Amino acid sequence: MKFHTKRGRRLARLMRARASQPGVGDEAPDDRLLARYVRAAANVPDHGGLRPWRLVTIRGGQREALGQAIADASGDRRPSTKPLRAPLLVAVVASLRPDRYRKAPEWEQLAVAVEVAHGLQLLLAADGWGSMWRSGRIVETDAVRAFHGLAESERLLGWLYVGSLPERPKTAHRPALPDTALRPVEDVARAD
Ligand SMILES: Cc1cc2nc3c(=O)[nH]c(=O)nc-3n(C[C@H](O)[C@H](O)[C@H](O)COP(=O)(O)O)c2cc1C
Repeated sequence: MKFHTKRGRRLARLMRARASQPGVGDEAPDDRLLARYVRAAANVPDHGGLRPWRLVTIRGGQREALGQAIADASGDRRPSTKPLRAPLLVAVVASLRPDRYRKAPEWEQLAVAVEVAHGLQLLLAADGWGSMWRSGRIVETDAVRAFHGLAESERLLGWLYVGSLPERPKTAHRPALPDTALRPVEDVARAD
């Protein structure tokens, strides 16, 4: 069966072409353009409309300050140079609402923040930027949490490292999906 529309086919092509770019160049979308991307990426399924997320941009010398926070958290004497790998880091924060867990449990709220980050990465890729989502245990440390001004109920889910596409961008390579990825329920339901 064919796609219904050309638009659908085009979107599928864009989605399939997305690839994380471990190395990016020195340019990055400015605040205005980024805000436009975020307005689009923010249109996600969100149980209860809680918007349980926020994004924090880190540019220029603030990346060095983050490197210092990472060093403080790791007990290193020198600042981490990892944040310098891209001109723009977009920290993804889940602003969880424990008071709403009865309606939208924690995992649903985390899912919303992840949807936004994924949409943003897709849009960045579609508009010709490179990005890569990076995280690690460091996101749970006091120094790094404080750097992003996290409240107690918030969780840092890592950073999108954003910059211009490298000369030779990484292309999407994904093994074919296994048969189990999409099956009719009558093939999977257990009798018990
Ligand atoms: C929440 C999250 C955190 C990640 N953290 C890291 C990381 O710290 N280091 C890393 O090399 N890849 C990390 N990845 C994986 C990369 O972002 C990327 O998906 C991976 O390199 C595969 O490339 P692809 O997206 O082109 O398939 C993370 C992915 C997610 C979703």
